[in-house]
Amino acid sequence: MNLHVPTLMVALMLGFALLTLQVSLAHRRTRSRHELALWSRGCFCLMLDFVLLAADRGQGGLLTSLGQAAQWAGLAFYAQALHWLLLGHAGPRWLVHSQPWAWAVLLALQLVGVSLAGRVAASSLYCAALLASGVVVIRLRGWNAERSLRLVAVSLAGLVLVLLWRGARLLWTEDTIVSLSEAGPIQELAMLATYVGMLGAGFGFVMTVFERTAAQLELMATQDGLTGCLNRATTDELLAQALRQARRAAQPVAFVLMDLDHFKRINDSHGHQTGDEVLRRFAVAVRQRLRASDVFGRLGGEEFGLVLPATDPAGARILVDDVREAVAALQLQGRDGSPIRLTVSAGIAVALPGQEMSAERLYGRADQSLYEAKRCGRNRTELYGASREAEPAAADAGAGAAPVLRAADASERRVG
Ligand SMILES: Nc1nc2c(ncn2[C@@H]2O[C@H](COP(=O)(O)OP(=O)(O)OP(=O)(O)O)[C@@H](O)[C@H]2O)c(=O)[nH]1
Repeated sequence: MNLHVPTLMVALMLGFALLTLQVSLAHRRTRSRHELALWSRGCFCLMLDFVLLAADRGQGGLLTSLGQAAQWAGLAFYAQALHWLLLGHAGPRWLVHSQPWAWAVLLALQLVGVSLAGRVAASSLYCAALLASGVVVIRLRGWNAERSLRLVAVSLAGLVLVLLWRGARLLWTEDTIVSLSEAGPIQELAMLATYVGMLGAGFGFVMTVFERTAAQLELMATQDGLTGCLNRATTDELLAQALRQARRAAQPVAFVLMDLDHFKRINDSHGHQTGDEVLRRFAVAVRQRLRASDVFGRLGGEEFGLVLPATDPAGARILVDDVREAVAALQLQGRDGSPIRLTVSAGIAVALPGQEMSAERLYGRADQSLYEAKRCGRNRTELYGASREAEPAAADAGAGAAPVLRAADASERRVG
C-alpha cells in the first residue's frame, strides 16, 4: 500500500469540513447542547490539522508541529464533549489544562532537534491518553445509554490501541520516519486508521446527541414534568391498550381515579410552590406501591389515574387503601414549618372478564365512584357497584342527574 499523504490530508480535511459544518448547524438548532459546541470545536481543530499537514506536504516541519498542536486541541475537545454529555462537566483538570504544557513540550522537542519519529511517538501517546479518558467515561457512565455511544467508544478504543502501538513501536524499535509522506506502509496504515477512526467517532457522536434529544422529546411528550407521571394522553392510550389485552387474556383491569382532598387550601395557605412539592411527594408515595406493569398518570391538576392490569376489585381496593394510608402518613410541612395533612379520595371501577367495556365507560364509572368518595366525606375509597348510593345505570348512560354530572363530563373526554 502506498498512500499519497498530502492527497489523504486533503480528503480528510474535506471530510472534517463537512463534519464541522454539520455539527455547527446542528448546534445552532440545539443551543442548550454544550457538548455539541465542544465537539464542533474539536472537528474544526482536526480540520485545521489536516490543512497544515497538507500544506507541509508531510515533511515534518513547523507546519506539521502546528498541525499536531491543532490535533491535540481537537482530541481534547472530543474528550471534553464526551465528559460533558455524560457527566455535565468538561472532565478532569488535566484534560482541560494540559494543552499549553503539551504545546510547550512539542516546541521544546522541535527546538532541541528531536527526530520526527520521536515527536510522532510523543504525540501518539498523548493522543491515546486524551482519547482513553473519553473511552473510560463512556464505559463507566454511557455504555447502557445510547447505542451510537457504544460505537463511539469502540472506535475510540480502537484508536487508542493503534496510537499506543504506533508510539511504542516508534520509541522502542528501529522504525524511523523521515517524512510523513515516506513513513512506510505500516505507519501509513496506522495514520489512515487513526484519522478514519476520528471521523467515525465524529459522526457517531452526532448521532448520539440526536438519539438523546429524540428520547428527551419523547419523554416530554409522554410525561408530566412536575411529577414524572405519565401525561393524560398517554394514560388514556395505555388504558385502552390494557383493556384490549385483558379482553384477549380474559383478565380483569382496574381503573382508579384519585383526587387530593382540599388541595386548594394547601395552595392558598402555603403557596403554589409548596403545593407543587406536595404533588411530587404524593407521586413518589404512590409509585413506590405499584407493580412494573401498572400505569400511573396525572390526568390534570390534582387528579391522578391508575391502570392496574390483571387486578380484580378486591386487589384494587387493597392497593388503593394502602396508597391512601401511605399518603396520610406523609410528613409534609408548609413554608412556616407547620405540618400539612394530606388525604386522597379514590374511585375504582373494574372491567371484569367477559364484560364488554370501553375505556370511556370505565373512566365514567371510576369518576362516579370518586364523586361518591368526595360526597361521603373524602379520604376514602369507593368501588363502582359496591356502594349503595352509586347509580351504575345513570353513569353508563351519562345522564344529566346531579350525582353523575362529573361522570357525564368524563365520558365526553377522549379516552384511548
Ligand atoms: N401547586 C399546584 N396547584 C395546582 C396544580 N394544578 C392544579 N392546582 C390547584 O389545585 C386546586 C384544585 O382545587 P379544587 O378543584 O377546588 O379541588 P380541592 O381543593 O382539592 O377540593 P376537593 O377536590 O373537592 O377535595 C386549585 O387550586 C388549582 O389551582 C399544580 O400543578 N400545582
